[in-house]
Amino acid sequence: MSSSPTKSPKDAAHEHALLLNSIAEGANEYPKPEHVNFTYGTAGFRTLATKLPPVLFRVGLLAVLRSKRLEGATIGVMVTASHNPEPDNGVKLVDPSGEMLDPTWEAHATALSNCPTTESLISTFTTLATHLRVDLHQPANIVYARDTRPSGPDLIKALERGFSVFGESVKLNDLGITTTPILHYVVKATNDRTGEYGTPNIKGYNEKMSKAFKTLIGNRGPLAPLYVDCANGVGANALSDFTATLGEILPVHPLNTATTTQGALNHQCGADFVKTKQALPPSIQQSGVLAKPNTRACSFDGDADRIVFYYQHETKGTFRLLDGDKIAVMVAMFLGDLVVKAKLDEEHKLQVGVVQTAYANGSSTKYLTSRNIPVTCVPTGVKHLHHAAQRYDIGVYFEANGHGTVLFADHAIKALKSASPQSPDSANAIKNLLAFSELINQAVGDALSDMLLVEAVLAHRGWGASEWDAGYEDLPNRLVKVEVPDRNIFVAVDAERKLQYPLGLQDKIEDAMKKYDMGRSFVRPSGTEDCVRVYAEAKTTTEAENLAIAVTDLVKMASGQI
Ligand SMILES: CC(=O)N[C@H]1[C@@H](OP(=O)(O)O)O[C@H](CO)[C@@H](O)[C@@H]1O
Ligand SMILES: [Mg+2]
Repeated sequence: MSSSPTKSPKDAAHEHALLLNSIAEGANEYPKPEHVNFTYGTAGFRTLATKLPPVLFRVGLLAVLRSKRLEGATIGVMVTASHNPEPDNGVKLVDPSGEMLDPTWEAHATALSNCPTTESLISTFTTLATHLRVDLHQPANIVYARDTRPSGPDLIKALERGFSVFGESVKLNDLGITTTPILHYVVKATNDRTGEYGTPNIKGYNEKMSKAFKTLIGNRGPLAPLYVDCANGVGANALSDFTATLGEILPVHPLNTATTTQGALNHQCGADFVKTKQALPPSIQQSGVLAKPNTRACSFDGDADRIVFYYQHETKGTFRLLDGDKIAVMVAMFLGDLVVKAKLDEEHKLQVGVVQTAYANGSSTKYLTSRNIPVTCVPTGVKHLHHAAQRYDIGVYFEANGHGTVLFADHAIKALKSASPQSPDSANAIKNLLAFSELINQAVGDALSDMLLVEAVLAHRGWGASEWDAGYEDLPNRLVKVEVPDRNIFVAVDAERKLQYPLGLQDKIEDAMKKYDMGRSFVRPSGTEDCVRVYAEAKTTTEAENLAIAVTDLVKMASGQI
């Protein structure tokens, strides 16, 4: 820690003692419960909300440390447990670029949260500040928000208590109740000194997207009606604010908007429900709104950073899912076509690539590679996808569950802005590519922005849901959650497509795969829940199910359960 040049060493020491004293007072109000071990995982801290107040207090301290370390750059804090049940909650930090917290700081978050006593918290805080070379005299800037969970206000209070120990050196921007992607947007826009990314508030977010969407739709609107399941969460508020800005071009019908009804959040609705059950939310089934052929609906998750689409088969009336893979494929193909039409000169040629995880349906990967679209497979977790997508000129990334976005590299934007179009067609393609780069959230997956992205592509293609769906047929698949005594004995490698440990298990999984036509299966320990996940796909539903059962048995055997 270096001290400010204007202060005498004695004053600085006194100030430091006051700070530690203030931390101690706060820590005493939020003691860590015994026998609980907190981990900052893929999605930050996430568990039963009642356990979280001491974690929020400590996250408050860490957010300020991170901002001070980065000379006052704005850090984001989001209080949400996304698609989890309503009694859960969580918290995650957002770095100045709008991306997830730098992974090296995840361990610091875990360390602070697990300090058992006030004394150990003070000592860990001091060690961190010293080792990380944080100048505590620097200012700090924090933007924070929460989803609609009833536990939110108490957790925000604990978080603010953490901020308050630093007194007036911390400037706060409380966004109140909003979506995770809006928080990421505001962080990114606040730190963008050029002001080009957008105005750093919710209104700025709505205006930016609305302008880009209007440019893309042109005189193609009004579009066909779209039913939006808001999971009874914060997406309902964001959607109603946005549609007020957008006007008539997209007739949106919000469903499951009961944000204040106890127990309603994510219950029998939302993106995770639809993806895992591969079925309509019962409320939508009963309402009959999808009975009219080709009517599209989509579901957000609880903090509106995931989206999946669906419709009912025209003649059979069966449920058809258009998940993250279907979105990635359609968007990558469309942007690829626009790049060709843009006819940029040789040195500015742009490549569109796709990033997936092992959970991507095998048919989607095959479809893309057979059309010469490069595909990268990375481990589960948005940060892995995001970083891999940054390596393409235009990187499309989606998890199968509907979390994803499209990243435009700075040099790609520059090339598009400085291109001299060879024809009205190429000028139009360039204009549209730039409008897509404005429409799509460049910080993180965003249900609202992705919804508009899909609608804009469908409008340009002149497609309905069934034309979109026609590209490829998903292989039937199963995802099984297996509870095991110790998931740490399972170690996955090769972008989680293979198991290195327990020794010998991978060979057995591969033997099982060989028994089924187009069989593919893999096993990995979950990063967010205490379980192991088994994924299986094969040519028919029965084969996929049988492969999943066989591999589940192998997992149980390897962990001594059968
Ligand atoms: C199969 C699956 O959907 N896994 C999810 C889930 O991770 P697990 O590590 O599988 O628990 O939660 C992550 C965070 O939300 C999300 O990124 C990921 O896609
Ligand atoms: Mg989410």
